[in-house]
Amino acid sequence: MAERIDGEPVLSLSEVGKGFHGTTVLDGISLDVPQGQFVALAGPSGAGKSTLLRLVNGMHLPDSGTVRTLGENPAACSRGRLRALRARVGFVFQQFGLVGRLTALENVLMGSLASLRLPRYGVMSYPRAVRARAVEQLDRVGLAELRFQRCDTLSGGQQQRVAVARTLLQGPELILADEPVASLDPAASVLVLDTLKRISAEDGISVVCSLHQIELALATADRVVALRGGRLVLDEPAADLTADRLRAIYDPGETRAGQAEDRDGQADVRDGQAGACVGHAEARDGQVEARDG
Ligand SMILES: Nc1ncnc2c1ncn2[C@@H]1O[C@H](COP(=O)(O)OP(=O)(O)OP(=O)(O)O)[C@@H](O)[C@H]1O
Repeated sequence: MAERIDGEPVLSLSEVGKGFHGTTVLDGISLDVPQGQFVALAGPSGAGKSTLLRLVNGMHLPDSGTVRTLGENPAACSRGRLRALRARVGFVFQQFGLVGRLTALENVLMGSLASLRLPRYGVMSYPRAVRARAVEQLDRVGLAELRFQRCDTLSGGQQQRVAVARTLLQGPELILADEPVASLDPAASVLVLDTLKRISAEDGISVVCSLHQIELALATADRVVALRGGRLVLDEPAADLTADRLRAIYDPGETRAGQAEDRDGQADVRDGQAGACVGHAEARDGQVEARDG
């Protein structure tokens, strides 16, 4: 297992391109994420946000350019190494990915399965130390008291926090969150994002989180990266951005202007990005995501 060398970004994309069935979805994306940074990934529907997140943990492989995640190039990993890499990368989904008929604690315990290897049935089949850590993670997301409650009886916001606790039990060095609050009400959205942000700060875990809610992105993230039409069009500290500027990314008029710019060969905002190596990876598309839960 390759280790990240000191100071190396947790995540580094260099001139990454990806398409499906002849249609370009991501084009020339370069992005470095240092340890502990909370990055909001914004952009209109279809801009390529989910595709980018999937490239990071090797669910998709780039057609051009290089992805380095925690010091590894997913495209160059054997199956075993890719599995090991994915164990170091937590993934939080919009739809939680929990087993509804199981309790919160049982769902969190599933976050340890990659390291335990053997299948487990019921809470008591997990080692005592793992059970203690699972309760600890539930406590961190404010749900220790509900640990014996079935997940399908929890609110959406509570379920998403269970999903975060499950990811934490995995001991991730990087968390990818794909629209984690898209199906939650505003209050629950704030609570989930605040929880993720606090844990990112406490544990020094980088988070890359796709979000449509402009105000939430600005309030939560250290940095906002926006995609439009598969291009990286904005990359700035959240503190330097206004809601209006970010909202403009979603404006169809802006999209047309952006496309015109692109045709002129003028790359948009790509500050602070590394551009070292360019590699090539075979496509291994169509890989499903639920494995990482
Ligand atoms: N496995 C796939 N096969 C074919 N096309 C795909 C595949 N995955 C994504 N796409 C296409 O790539 C484009 C970008 O999709 P993606 O899900 O990355 O966008 P997004 O920015 O996350 O959108 P949303 O905000 O709606 O989730 C879309 O046109 C989508 O249909």
